[in-house]
Amino acid sequence: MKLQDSVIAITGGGQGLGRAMGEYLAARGARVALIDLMPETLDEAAEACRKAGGEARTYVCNVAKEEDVEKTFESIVADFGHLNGLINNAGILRDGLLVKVKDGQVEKRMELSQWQAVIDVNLTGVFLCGREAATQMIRTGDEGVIINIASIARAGNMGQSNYSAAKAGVSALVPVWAKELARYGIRCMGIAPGFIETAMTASMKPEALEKMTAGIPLKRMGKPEEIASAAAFIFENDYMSGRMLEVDGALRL
Ligand SMILES: NC(=O)C1=CN([C@@H]2O[C@H](COP(=O)(O)OP(=O)(O)OC[C@H]3O[C@@H](n4cnc5c(N)ncnc54)[C@H](O)[C@@H]3O)[C@@H](O)[C@H]2O)C=CC1
Ligand SMILES: CC(C)c1ccc(C(=O)O)c(O)c1O
Repeated sequence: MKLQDSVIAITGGGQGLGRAMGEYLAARGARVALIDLMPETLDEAAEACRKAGGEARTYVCNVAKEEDVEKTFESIVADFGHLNGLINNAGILRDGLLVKVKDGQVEKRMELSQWQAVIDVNLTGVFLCGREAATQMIRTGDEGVIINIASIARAGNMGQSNYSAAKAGVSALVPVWAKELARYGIRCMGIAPGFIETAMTASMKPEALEKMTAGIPLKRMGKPEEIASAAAFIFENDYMSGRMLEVDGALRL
């Protein structure tokens, strides 16, 4: 698929990796539909995409809400006339141990609400947006690509029962959708990033950062543009489907 003039929706497009992918793809001629909960960051991100050289529109939407998602994807197709790509990127963290022993007593540490919040956004949100994007791509007769952003934590990371389960889930959806949607000209791929430089990591103490990067074989965190270039590679390579790209500096948890 050529990026030039392709219409690509990006969830969580208001900041972080979503914004970086929007700017990268817009600079290469894509028309981006940025989806996020936060209207202020969405506006800034859209302006950055336009400065990078592409068209950008914004959609305030909670990806965990079916009605929001349906309306958003209908609006995207009404505004742009097509839909060629979706990056399922929106995600949240609510870390915690499963249980902990304190003063000889076992305590439940991960609340059901913590579990459910992450599953709702990181797994159900991906299902809802993937289903809606595929529906619109098939209706408009557009060939398309769906990319699910997972994480190295999909292999199982301590303190992340909720997050690891959701990321393993979105990774499992990749071959399912690749098989089911190939007949409609839709490919599906996943990207599993390792630690990537973000506003959150930029605010960490230097000692903590050093300790974290020491465990990464390439001895540094990834850059948001390195995830964006992986997404562009997937869009442009028409024989890639049903697989995960691991962009993690060779780290294994
Ligand atoms: N930053 C990192 O080192 C890594 C990030 N990832 C994944 O990459 C993705 C992006 O991560 P970051 O950019 O770091 O996160 P971030 O927190 O900077 O950005 C996430 C965006 O998603 C939006 N969002 C959250 N809940 C939403 C909802 N219900 N509906 C719509 N939008 C919602 C937020 O408003 C925010 O703009 C996530 O899926 C994350 O799990 C994976 C591995 C490493
Ligand atoms: C555990 C992995 C590498 C990780 C680290 C940090 C974030 C973040 O700040 O959002 C993630 O989403 C991760 O998956």
